[in-house]
Amino acid sequence: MTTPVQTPTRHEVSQSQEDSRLDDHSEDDSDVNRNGDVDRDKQEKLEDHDDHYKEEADTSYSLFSNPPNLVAMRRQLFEVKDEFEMSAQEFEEYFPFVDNVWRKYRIDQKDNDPNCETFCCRLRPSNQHKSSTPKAPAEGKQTRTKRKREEKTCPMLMKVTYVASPIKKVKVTRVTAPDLEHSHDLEYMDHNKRNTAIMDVARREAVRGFLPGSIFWKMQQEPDKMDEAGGKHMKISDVRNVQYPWRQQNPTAILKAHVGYTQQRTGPRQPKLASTIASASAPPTPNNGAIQRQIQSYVPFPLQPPPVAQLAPTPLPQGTLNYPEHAKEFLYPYLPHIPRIASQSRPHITLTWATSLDSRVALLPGVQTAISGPETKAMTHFLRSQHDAILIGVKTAMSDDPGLNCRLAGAGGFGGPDRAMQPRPIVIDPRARLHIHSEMRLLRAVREGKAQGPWVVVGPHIKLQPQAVTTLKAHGGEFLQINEIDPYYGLDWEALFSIFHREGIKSIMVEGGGKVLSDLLKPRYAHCVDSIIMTIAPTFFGKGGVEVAPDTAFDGQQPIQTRLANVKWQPMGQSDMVLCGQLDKTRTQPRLPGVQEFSRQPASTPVAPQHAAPPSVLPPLQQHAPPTPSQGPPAAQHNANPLAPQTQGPPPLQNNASPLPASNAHILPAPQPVQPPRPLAQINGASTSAPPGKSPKFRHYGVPRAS
Ligand SMILES: NC(=O)C1=CN([C@@H]2O[C@H](COP(=O)(O)OP(=O)(O)OC[C@H]3O[C@@H](n4cnc5c(N)ncnc54)[C@H](O)[C@@H]3O)[C@@H](O)[C@H]2O)C=CC1
Ligand SMILES: Nc1nc(O)c(N)c(N[C@@H]2O[C@H](COP(=O)(O)O)[C@@H](O)[C@H]2O)n1
Repeated sequence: MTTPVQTPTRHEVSQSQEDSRLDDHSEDDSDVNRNGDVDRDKQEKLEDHDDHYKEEADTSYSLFSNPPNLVAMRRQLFEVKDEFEMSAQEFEEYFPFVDNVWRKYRIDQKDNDPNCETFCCRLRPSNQHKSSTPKAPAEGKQTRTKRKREEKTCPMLMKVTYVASPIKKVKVTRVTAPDLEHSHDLEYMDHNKRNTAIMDVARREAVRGFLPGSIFWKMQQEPDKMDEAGGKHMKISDVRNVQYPWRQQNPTAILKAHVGYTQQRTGPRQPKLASTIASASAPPTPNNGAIQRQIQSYVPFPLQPPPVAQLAPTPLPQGTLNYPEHAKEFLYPYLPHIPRIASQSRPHITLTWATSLDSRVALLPGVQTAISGPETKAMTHFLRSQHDAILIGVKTAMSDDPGLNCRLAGAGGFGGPDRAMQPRPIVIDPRARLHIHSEMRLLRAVREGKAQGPWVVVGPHIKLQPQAVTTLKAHGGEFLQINEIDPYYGLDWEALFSIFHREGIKSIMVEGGGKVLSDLLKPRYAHCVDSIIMTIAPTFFGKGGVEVAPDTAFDGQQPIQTRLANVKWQPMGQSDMVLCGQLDKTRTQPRLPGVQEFSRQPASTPVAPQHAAPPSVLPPLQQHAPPTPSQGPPAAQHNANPLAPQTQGPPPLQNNASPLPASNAHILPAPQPVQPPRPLAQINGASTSAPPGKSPKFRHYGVPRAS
């Protein structure tokens, strides 16, 4: 029986995208006026309220142009229950949607009818002899590790006969017996292999320079169309693969995002650890680097540098750092943990910086200021090894010319294998002000094999210097053009983090500077932040310094504070204090609760803990008293006097002097005993040790208990 297929006219896709309007944004970068005063407010207004952020390219078009009755047609072409006819044009239109089911079946030359093509199910055991040597990968491609599929076989065959008539037609006939069915359903094939049509949808966007994550997200905006086209099981790695040849041919293209890309993922397609790891064998795209790092940070957690014996025998570069095992433990509760971040739809965010006592990160804008001592500097590099990316604002990049790599022994370029433990540097540069040149430390470190290529995030419609694009790309870096705009100010953090997450970055260490940190500490963004690890040095920089302080926010009439929970204080090195905490997302207090609640306590009642650690997340709080003024070192700025006497107080965590000589840099310092949890110090400086077994009398904010 022959059933003619009725196919209404195909929808037309409206694909329009405005060409980006390109503006020149050259400007004076100075933050200090002629009198040397810091005119920060004026400068902020100038740069953050520009209209060009608000221009967006139109990416509201549909990606799909599915032919009509696609679900029914796919089913019919899958089952081939009865013989049917369709125009040759229709067949050519629908067949790409089922070519993940059928492949051409070679038959003997003598039976070959030029008007007839036979197809067999892809699960039919091949009648061709298969070479036992695997095919060499195409030039420039990595060998792909194919997952072994569940063994299934299927005997189905179909025949397509071209019939010459006024309109060219095809007759589709089942070759196998009428009672023989596929041994599987259509979804099974969709799960195992993507059809050409759905891959073409991705390819069309890929060659327009969109980020793979953005393309995948945009496809998911029309889940019905995606599913009817057979794309239910599509993965972001499919999009990366389809873009790979184009990326090879267009090494300087700038990847961009669709408007709205930052919305939460729809559908059940959350990246799973297993699939992320599987996709690491895909061709090397910029995202793969992040995935490779992700695997590094997933598998051996807590991450241990390779044993000394495995390190390359060549001398380690000068400046190689060590951070001893015994000093890692107190940091673990604040670091990205595999099970937790694997199930999150956003990256783990750690804010980490070094500050003066007056909350300044630099003596003046544009002046790089060493605050951390050698031990806390080594800690920073250990933290870098634990994150997929390090993020800074463009002014930090401009003033510090940082390396933003991990210089611990065992990291790539420091005795370890290729770029191991090296995070991806990310610079937030909405107006592309950073001068990209091959001598900048970020790029020199890449050339020396000591860093990953940096990503520079620019706003929409920014004119990029072709030379900058070429140079960055040549170093494995990328410009990422992001559309999402925070109505108050500039690029939207939540949106950015969501984009990074989908590009494979599962943890980010935000290092600064003042503006970036202050911004993320605002109540409206603090929920994005997981941990804070800050180094406090006993020094004052004054009001002209670069400040970290969020704007005061109000809940109605009441000012609100951004408070930390699960806090630990750890003295380290000669005079630094490390403060670790987690953003307390459950509380916004109008007043300092410690002071208020203490004043309500009866004289003999110990102050109740402010923040009990959630039992499943953290070990019990461990608090360390800072050295008392009588015992501690002089409050000198770090490195001002390297010969200053050691503290007489409780020994803080010490690392070996740094930088280590190249010859012995890879030898870890002998572990020193970690200080046991100590009771707390009184604010007046007189140390009060609680007797063993008794709970401490005061909380860490140091309010003395009334006697
Ligand atoms: N002590 C420490 O640990 C650190 C100190 N620093 C110091 O901080 C200083 C630089 O800090 P700042 O001047 O505050 O600049 P910054 O490094 O925070 O960069 C600010 C710039 O980044 C861009 N930006 C950041 N967030 C944005 C958003 N949401 N939307 C749009 N644009 C955004 C803007 O162009 C803005 O002008 C340097 O002197 C550096 O040495 C930097 C990092 C760490
Ligand atoms: N931990 C820490 N302590 C200080 O005293 C600092 N000044 C900084 N600055 C940050 O580190 C970056 C420099 O990194 P490289 O050593 O060049 O890799 C600088 O740009 C700041 O982000 N950090």
